[in-house]
Amino acid sequence: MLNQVYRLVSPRQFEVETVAEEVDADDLIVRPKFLSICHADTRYFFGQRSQAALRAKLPMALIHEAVGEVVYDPRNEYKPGTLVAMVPNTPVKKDSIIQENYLPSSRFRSSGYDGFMQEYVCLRRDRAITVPSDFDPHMAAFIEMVSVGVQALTKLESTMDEDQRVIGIWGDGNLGYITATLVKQIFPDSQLLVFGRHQSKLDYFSFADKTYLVDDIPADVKVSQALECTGGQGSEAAVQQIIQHIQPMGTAILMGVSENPVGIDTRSVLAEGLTLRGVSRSSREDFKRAVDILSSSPVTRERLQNLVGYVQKVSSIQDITNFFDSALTNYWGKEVMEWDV
Ligand SMILES: NC(=O)C1=CN([C@@H]2O[C@H](COP(=O)(O)OP(=O)(O)OC[C@H]3O[C@@H](n4cnc5c(N)ncnc54)[C@H](OP(=O)(O)O)[C@@H]3O)[C@@H](O)[C@H]2O)C=CC1
Ligand SMILES: O=C(CO)[C@H](O)[C@H](O)COP(=O)(O)O
Ligand SMILES: [Zn+2]
Repeated sequence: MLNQVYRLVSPRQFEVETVAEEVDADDLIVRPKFLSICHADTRYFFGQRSQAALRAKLPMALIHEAVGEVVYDPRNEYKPGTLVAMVPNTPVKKDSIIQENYLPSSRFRSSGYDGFMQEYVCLRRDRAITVPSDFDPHMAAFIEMVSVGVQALTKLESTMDEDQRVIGIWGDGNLGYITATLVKQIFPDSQLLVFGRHQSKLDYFSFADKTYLVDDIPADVKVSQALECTGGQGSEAAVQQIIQHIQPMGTAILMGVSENPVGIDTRSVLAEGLTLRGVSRSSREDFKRAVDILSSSPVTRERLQNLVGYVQKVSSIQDITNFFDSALTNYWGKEVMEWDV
């Protein structure tokens, strides 16, 4: 099959390449429909990674948050037109200990492998998750980010001590908001505290028990467990505040991506017996749990609807470039492309 792949060849420069794809019985052919931008994509688009990283990764199709319609299934198990969420991580090896999203051999689309900005995606069939018909497709476009929140809270469940009284989230943006909605489902009896830098963003977290501006946290505020959802230069201050406000023997899940090393007050980590656990990407199981949680919780789907920030049809490379540029000034919510290229 000849396929048009829209690759970022250098910062802000997309080009279309014709690629010959081998399709076998284990694959599906999916037409991307709605694609959602992640900060990982904008770091490549704006050249906000080291020259070495850009040289290693580009050219590459961006986007790893997307839903699409099945157009061809060699096994006829999927009806044409079925909307599926596409799992960007493709494991090529199995490991009895290391999960698929941490296996170095796994292929993650839009990080060394072509992402979903393609005319058609040749998708291994175990990488497709059917989207229930009562899901809004614009919200469904970022199910991948919801699956990362599931991965984080699943790891918290398996790492934390018994203290479930107070869950703290640092980060008042997309990832913090998604993770906060999931905390209400996975830890329904816990108090949810959210710590952010913008009151106008914290106001969206109406379902949290309390929100705090990070420059105005009372010294006696304590959380049992914490999740860092900031990234960039904000991570260092967030981790430091988590260390200051977490109970001894608490667990902090680290999710924010920084291009530079982050300083950590290890003396306090030792003294308080803290656990820091890094979480990245997600697995098919996380996607399935994310869809199950959303299916059983209309209120969570409604909350996530608040994160659909900006939807725009794109029909040309210029439209795509303009869309990515607009992401720079988009203040709240996810940017979703209606893929018409
Ligand atoms: N681990 C994974 O697999 C994944 C990681 N990520 C990463 O997570 C990070 C967040 O992504 P996303 O939510 O989309 O980004 P957003 O920019 O939407 O949200 C981050 C928010 O955190 C705020 N912030 C910055 N510093 C602090 C602080 N010290 N305490 C509290 N809040 C702070 C930011 O404010 P301001 O803008 O003023 O700095 C911003 O409002 C990124 O690095 C992204 O790459 C995303 C998806 C998956
Ligand atoms: O956003 C993410 C997952 O949803 C990850 O942070 C992203 O995949 C990291 O990739 P890279 O190392 O290329 O920045
Ligand atoms: Zn991402």
